[in-house]
Amino acid sequence: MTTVETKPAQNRATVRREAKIAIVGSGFAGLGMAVQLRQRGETDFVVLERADEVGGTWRDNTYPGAACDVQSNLYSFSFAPNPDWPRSYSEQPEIQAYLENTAARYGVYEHTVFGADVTAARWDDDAHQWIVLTTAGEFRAQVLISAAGALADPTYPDIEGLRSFEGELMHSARWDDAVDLDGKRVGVIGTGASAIQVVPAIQPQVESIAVYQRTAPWIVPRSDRPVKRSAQFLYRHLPLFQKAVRGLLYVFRELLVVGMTKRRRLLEPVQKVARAHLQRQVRDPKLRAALTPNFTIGCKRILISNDYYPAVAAPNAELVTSGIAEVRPHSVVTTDGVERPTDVLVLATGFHVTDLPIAEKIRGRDGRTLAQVWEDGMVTNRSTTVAGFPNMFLLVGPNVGVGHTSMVYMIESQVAYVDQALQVIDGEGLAALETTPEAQQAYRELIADKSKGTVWLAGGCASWYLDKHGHNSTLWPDFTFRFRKMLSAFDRENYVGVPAGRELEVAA
Ligand SMILES: Cc1cc2nc3c(=O)[nH]c(=O)nc-3n(C[C@H](O)[C@H](O)[C@H](O)COP(=O)(O)OP(=O)(O)OC[C@H]3O[C@@H](n4cnc5c(N)ncnc54)[C@H](O)[C@@H]3O)c2cc1C
Repeated sequence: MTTVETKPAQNRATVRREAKIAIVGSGFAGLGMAVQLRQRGETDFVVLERADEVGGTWRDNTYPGAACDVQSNLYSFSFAPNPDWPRSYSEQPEIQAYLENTAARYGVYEHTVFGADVTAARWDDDAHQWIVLTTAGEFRAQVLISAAGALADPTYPDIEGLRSFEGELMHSARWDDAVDLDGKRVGVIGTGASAIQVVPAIQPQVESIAVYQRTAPWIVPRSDRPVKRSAQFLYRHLPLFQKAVRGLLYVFRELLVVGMTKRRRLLEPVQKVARAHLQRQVRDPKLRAALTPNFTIGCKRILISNDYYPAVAAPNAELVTSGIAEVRPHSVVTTDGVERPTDVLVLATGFHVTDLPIAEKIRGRDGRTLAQVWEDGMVTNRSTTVAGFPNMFLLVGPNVGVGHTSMVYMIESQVAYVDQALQVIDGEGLAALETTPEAQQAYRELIADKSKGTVWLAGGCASWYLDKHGHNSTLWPDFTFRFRKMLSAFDRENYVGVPAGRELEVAA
């Protein structure tokens, strides 16, 4: 049996190249899954991570100002509360440290192979195994769990001349600390969640900053503050207190769902708060008008910031609303003919969300990739399994996204579901377990039904929540507790199991 060494010296170990379970990715989802397996006593698994550290989103997004926009007490694992969060909304370094700490504490490092970029995964129907090709060699596993992230691969805009730019060019999710911004003329393309964090963080340092805006986002105040020592003391000594705070935050954030999915008029007070925030922070009526969104709040992700508007209104900043016509070696030219000399260009242009790169790499029973199967839209059973892809599970797959509350809640719901499925495979001695097309169709209808009338479809915006057909294939369109409830008991009736030594008989 061949083996491969895991990396960090403190947990050096050897991982078998043939394991029962292969997990792709070590962000919140991959880590959560690995910890669940360890806690159940399952150690026959490997985590394949293309980078050289765990953390996913929080390892990769190191741009100045990067922080979570859901309070840390909620945006953390339920099994690993952290009494030491320094602020209510922690910054990237603290979240990354928390994830590394969790990986070390729960023994995940010794299962993780870094530098293992999964380039292809193919189901071998004879051996009932996944053959996983990576840049660190081949792995085989009975079960493949993809935790490759929905916001893991940056998108680069298709702008004429972008490649000819001779200044410093970087995506916000691939920040280069070596780039000196002092006294530079900077352009930031995009005004989404990352842009509104990075713009105020760098604006005081640069000579000038041009923010290229296609659509203005709705922004509400951010109630961020340092966590008092007394609160940290209570969290440390009374874990139930921290749990109660977490519960309250959860309930408060869930209430937003009512407005987004059922009673859009309930979003009006939120929109009023956002409008008042803009009015308070931006005096210039022309700039204010340019910063006012033209869609209902909630249609796109609601952003939180206290310093974005002041940064854009600063004397060295300019909000550019004309489209970008082309990028030249040392400037950006807009459709109104204005050319702005630029030393550094920051692309805060988001991620491949509805066209997940991992979907192009995983091939099912009939040799087609997930991307090919999903040509007409991403379909799954309960956001987690796909007909034709035996023993494969997707964490943070289609319709798991939540714009208003913590993704970790959704991840933990899915992890518990997948773990039940794994126990069914073991308990029934199955070689393979595969969901049915009927279950998938029923789930598709459920999502379509729940999405009807939601602000994401009816709010008058074009958001990355919707796929190229205009379908909601990213967000869970209901209360998150209903998602958890749906996944709390494994729906064995929606699966076909193949006893070891037999062929799978499933309708195509
Ligand atoms: C800047 C930013 C801020 C955010 N803030 C919040 C927030 O406040 N609250 C919230 O709920 N959510 C937030 N999110 C969403 C966030 O992505 C999720 O909360 C969560 O971190 C996702 O975890 P994940 O494990 O699913 O994916 P990721 O964290 O993206 O991890 C995926 C991992 O898979 C690896 N990988 C991908 N492809 C391969 C491959 N082919 N082979 C091997 N490894 C691979 C990646 O390297 C990565 O380590 C934010 C996202 C961003 C980008």
